[in-house]
Amino acid sequence: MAGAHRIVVKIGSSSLTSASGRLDPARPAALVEVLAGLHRQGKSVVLVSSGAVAAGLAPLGLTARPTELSEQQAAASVGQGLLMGTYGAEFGRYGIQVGQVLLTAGDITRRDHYHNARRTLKKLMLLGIVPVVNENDVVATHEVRFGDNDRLAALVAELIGADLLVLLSDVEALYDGDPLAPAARPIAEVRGPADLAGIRTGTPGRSGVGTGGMAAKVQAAMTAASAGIPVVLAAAGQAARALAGAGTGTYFHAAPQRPAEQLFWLAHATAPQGRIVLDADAVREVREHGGPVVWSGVTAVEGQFTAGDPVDLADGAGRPVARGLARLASGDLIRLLAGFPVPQDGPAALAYPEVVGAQDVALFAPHAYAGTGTG
Ligand SMILES: Nc1ncnc2c1ncn2[C@@H]1O[C@H](COP(=O)(O)OP(=O)(O)O)[C@@H](O)[C@H]1O
Ligand SMILES: N[C@@H](CCC(=O)OP(=O)(O)O)C(=O)O
Repeated sequence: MAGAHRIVVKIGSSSLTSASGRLDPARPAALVEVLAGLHRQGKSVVLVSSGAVAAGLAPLGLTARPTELSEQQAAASVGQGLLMGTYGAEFGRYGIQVGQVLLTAGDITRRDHYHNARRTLKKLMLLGIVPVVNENDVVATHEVRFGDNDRLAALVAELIGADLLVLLSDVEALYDGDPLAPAARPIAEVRGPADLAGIRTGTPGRSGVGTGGMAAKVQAAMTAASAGIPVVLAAAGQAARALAGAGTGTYFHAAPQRPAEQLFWLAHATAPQGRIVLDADAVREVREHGGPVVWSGVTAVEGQFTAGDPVDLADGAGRPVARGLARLASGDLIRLLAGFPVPQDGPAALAYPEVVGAQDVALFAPHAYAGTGTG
């Protein structure tokens, strides 16, 4: 860990707020002191910070995180500015500039935008500026959003080729159950999905301002680890120790090999536009050889997608096995399956038996983690 050079640090709302749920300026200040130390050592740091909604509560006269979307957006609009003001001032004390990077889900799920975001982040790092990333909550809706900043942090870590992801929260580590239960035990290391068997992860903690909960953190940690990036999950107050590799928190070992970037993006960053259901032989072909999927192995087509869209490849029970890029639009595929003749002037791909090419298939891990809501 001490040898990591490109580091993504994510801090949750619960670690930036006081007991009343309001932004507590002392907390970002403490984190910035640690990150400035890394910057001084010549390391590149990207900060993914939640807290926009929490920071907007007091100015809007709210006492708790609003449930209505437009109110959340209004709070985020006010709070994000305050948050950046705080980070700008705190990093400024160490002579470090910050750059605000607000991302929407489409900036990651669309391939061209993905490259665009990468270019900007890399340029900022090259200039010695610390990018401060958050979801663009002002325009994010329930349907179109990352879901939580833990996932966003894992995607950003892959995007910039990080060699360490640190997830900071208000809890010291991943526990095998509700951390407040007397019998709960911290987990020091996770080497793979088997180490997560039986672990119970609940929804957000008692702060009332977090959104994803521990399940989101574990999912994000496994996503980053599968991309070859080690992850430390620790308490925000232990950030310095966690970054120094002092053995605090939970360490998620990275997969030995980084998957091809395009396949990681496909599996973790895209949103499926539909589903292609496969027969048993086709499922085996995908699982054992990674495809291709030929149209004779397709039993059903669900949703509406166009050629080039990401789709889930499912088995007969509807379980997603992999994600792939469809070569045909759903309408053309349905016509092909119904035995209609291939139109002479139709897309060239119609004459081709592959529905998804082998180079466009990203397999899902059988089980990411055994998280179940405990509240
Ligand atoms: N198995 C578990 N191990 C650790 N924390 C857990 C677990 N299950 C639920 N939690 C809760 O998850 C909370 C952290 O999630 P959240 O409130 O979303 O934090 P953040 O704002 O940092 O993203 C902790 O405060 C803890 O109460
Ligand atoms: N983007 C939102 C936070 C979303 C989120 O994931 O929050 P958290 O669970 O505290 O990391 C905000 O800035 O308020």
